[in-house]
Amino acid sequence: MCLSRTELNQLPKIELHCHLDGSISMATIRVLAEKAGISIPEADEALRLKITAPESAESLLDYLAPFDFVLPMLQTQEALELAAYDLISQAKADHVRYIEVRFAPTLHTAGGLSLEQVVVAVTKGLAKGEADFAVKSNALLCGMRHESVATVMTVVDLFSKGELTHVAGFDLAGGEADGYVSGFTSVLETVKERGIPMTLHAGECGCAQNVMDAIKLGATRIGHGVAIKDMPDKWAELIDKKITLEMAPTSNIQTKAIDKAENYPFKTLFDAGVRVTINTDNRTVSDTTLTDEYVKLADWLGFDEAVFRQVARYAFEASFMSPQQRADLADEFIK
Ligand SMILES: O=c1[nH]cnc2c1ncn2[C@@H]1O[C@H](CO)[C@@H](O)[C@H]1O
Ligand SMILES: [Zn+2]
Repeated sequence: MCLSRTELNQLPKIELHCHLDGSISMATIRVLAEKAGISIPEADEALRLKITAPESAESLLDYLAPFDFVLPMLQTQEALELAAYDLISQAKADHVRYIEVRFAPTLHTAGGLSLEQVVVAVTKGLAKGEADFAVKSNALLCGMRHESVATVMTVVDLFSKGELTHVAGFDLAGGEADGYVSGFTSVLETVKERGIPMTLHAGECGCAQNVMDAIKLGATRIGHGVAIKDMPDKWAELIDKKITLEMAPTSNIQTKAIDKAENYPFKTLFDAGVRVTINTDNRTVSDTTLTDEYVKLADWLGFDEAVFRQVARYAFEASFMSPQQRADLADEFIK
């Protein structure tokens, strides 16, 4: 029997892939714009057009356009803390019990903040959110794929700063070129040597080889990874290595990583035994919630509760939680 929206909403969830800058509610964007002295459209409908992916998006790059609108509002510690807190309140509404919030520290230094100050502000907002909403979280730090290796290394070096807490893993984000991973070999080798957990965006541009390259250089999780549908001969390797795919149905269709719902490879991969998880990617840019993503998959694929519980277990196992966080949540996700 199909689960209702309410039942899907109530299921305990873990979200591994959610961008801070793509997930700020409209109400908070208004507050941040006011604080930054940036004028934005008064009508919600007009503002929505600026902060959501264009319906005409033909590619990942088109999808990323709204980030340019919101980033100027995220250049102070106060703004970053408010944004992180706002995101945790949204996670609460989805019955998310643990979330990994990712962002690129280098995109928040235009107002003079240091990379450390950026991270401190976000994790402060996450901690306040946990205190008020009982949603646990960690931050993931992204290097941007258009940045130089030296710049991305400055992000990797943040993991060695003892004073930062709740910083759980490293990612590479932004526009994706075929074969991009090899350009970051030296950085990724350092990430691996230092024992920093790694999830990399790969396979959003129809380039399945990027997924395999990312795994080879140490990623245990892949952001999206949907292009791997085209390489069924590699699925056994993913299963064997317990690689987890962070899939995001709405985003994957908006970026044209997948052409239409009927071709969404979630069920095929799940049935084959690949560890797939459900994520929003960007709540605001994709105009979605994690409950919406669950509803979509239930509608498209007829999944029952057992499937959603298994998927949440995969997310629990692949998460970059601390031992304490893992112990606190084990009963809810490992039955
Ligand atoms: O689906 C995605 N693929 C690749 N990059 C993305 C995606 N969503 C957001 N970002 C990029 O990650 C940065 C840090 O959060 C955002 O500014 C955006 O440029
Ligand atoms: Zn993403």
